Amino acid sequence: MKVGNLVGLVGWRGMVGSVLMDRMQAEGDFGLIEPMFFSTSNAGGKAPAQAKNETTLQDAYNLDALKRCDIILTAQGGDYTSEVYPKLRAAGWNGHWIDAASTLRMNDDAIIVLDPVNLPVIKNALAKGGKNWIGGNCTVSCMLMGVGALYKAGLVEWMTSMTYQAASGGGAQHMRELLTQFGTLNAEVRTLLDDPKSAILEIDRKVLAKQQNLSAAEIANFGAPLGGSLIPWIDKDLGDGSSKEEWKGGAETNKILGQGPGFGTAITPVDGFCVRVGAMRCHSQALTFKLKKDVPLADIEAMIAQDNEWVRVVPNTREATVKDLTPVSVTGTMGIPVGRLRKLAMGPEYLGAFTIGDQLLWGAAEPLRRMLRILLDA
Ligand SMILES: NC(=O)C1=CN([C@@H]2O[C@H](COP(=O)(O)OP(=O)(O)OC[C@H]3O[C@@H](n4cnc5c(N)ncnc54)[C@H](OP(=O)(O)O)[C@@H]3O)[C@@H](O)[C@H]2O)C=CC1
Ligand SMILES: N[C@@H](CC(=O)OP(=O)(O)O)C(=O)O
Repeated sequence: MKVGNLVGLVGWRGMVGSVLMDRMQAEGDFGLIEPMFFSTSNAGGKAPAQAKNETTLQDAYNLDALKRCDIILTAQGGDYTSEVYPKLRAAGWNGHWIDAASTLRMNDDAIIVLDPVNLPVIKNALAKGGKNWIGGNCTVSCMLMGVGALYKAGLVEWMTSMTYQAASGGGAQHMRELLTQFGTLNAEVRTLLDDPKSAILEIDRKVLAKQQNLSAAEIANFGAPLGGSLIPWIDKDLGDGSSKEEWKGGAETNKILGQGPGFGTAITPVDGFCVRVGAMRCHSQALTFKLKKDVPLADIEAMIAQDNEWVRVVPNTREATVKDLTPVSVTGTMGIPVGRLRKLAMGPEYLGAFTIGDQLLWGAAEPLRRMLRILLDA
């Protein structure tokens, strides 16, 4: 049955929501829908310029208003989903729920959407009446956009992922905190930096003293200094030595690919360490694969390069790497570079790779926007 086009937008002015709105605007999505804008803080206010007939902001907690929507697209966050989603379904709403938050991701009736990688999984669920479409963890989505080809070809025996995750993964306040820390550290040694004859160890000592004595307010979001440092733990402590972000790597990768016990197949082990670094909004990952067989590097490069229109193989040279395989070169783009591809010293089945993605684009907003289009085209 054709899906209606009254689309409720919740969380549209947040960081993920703003990137989503920009992408929807750029791709002409608003021409296909009747948007209804919701707010948790300003019901009755003026809806943004993309509004058509519904020019007033609706209360995002008003079930009757939400129930009018054929599709609800939310980037408001997990607390909102936990509060509203069960009540809405209990009230009999049978529309499509598209969500950036992780809350519903692992539910049996939810599909993690990343259509360039798992369109068959999405189509299959849609045909069976699926109604819950959840964006994947940013690190997982960016990784699969880069090296999904190797999984699709059934080549991966296992994979480890060592991540270098940007401040934006924590939200806007985390980005501000990182920049404030950089500013504080710079200010601490500015006069010494201005003097080319000053001793670098003196600068280093002063920076370290400042880092170790940042006030509670200066580390309120990360809980530790990040500027000039790193934090090798992201998300909750699962109590078994791993972080929740690390757990998502394996659980979500397999679910996106439609494999594991729920699908009657074996899982592919995926594990590693997730590390917060002082990048702004690109997540980077160093990957190690154990392949099921020795595949020539040129074939692997061709497979990856042909997988989708956004991935591109960066030649494994110093010059190309420092130019095209950095968060600074990728931020704000839809491109997913994969570089440093080489066979590792452990043997011909061991492949190394490094990949980067903008965690607000492919890592958050874009899979949701594309799912909206899939529903509208269904
Ligand atoms: N940050 C990330 O990297 C990722 C986040 N997500 C998911 O998306 C959710 C939203 O994340 P994110 O966009 O970072 O959250 P934000 O904090 O930027 O926005 C969330 C909501 O906060 C309200 N808000 C309050 N003050 C402001 C302000 N000054 N500017 C803008 N909005 C404000 C808005 O709601 P209102 O208009 O109703 O007041 C907004 O929709 C997360 O909780 C997570 O579940 C998913 C993947 C990645
Ligand atoms: N946890 C990610 C961001 C995020 O929102 O992840 P998730 O959508 O899985 O909660 C990070 O901090 O980089």
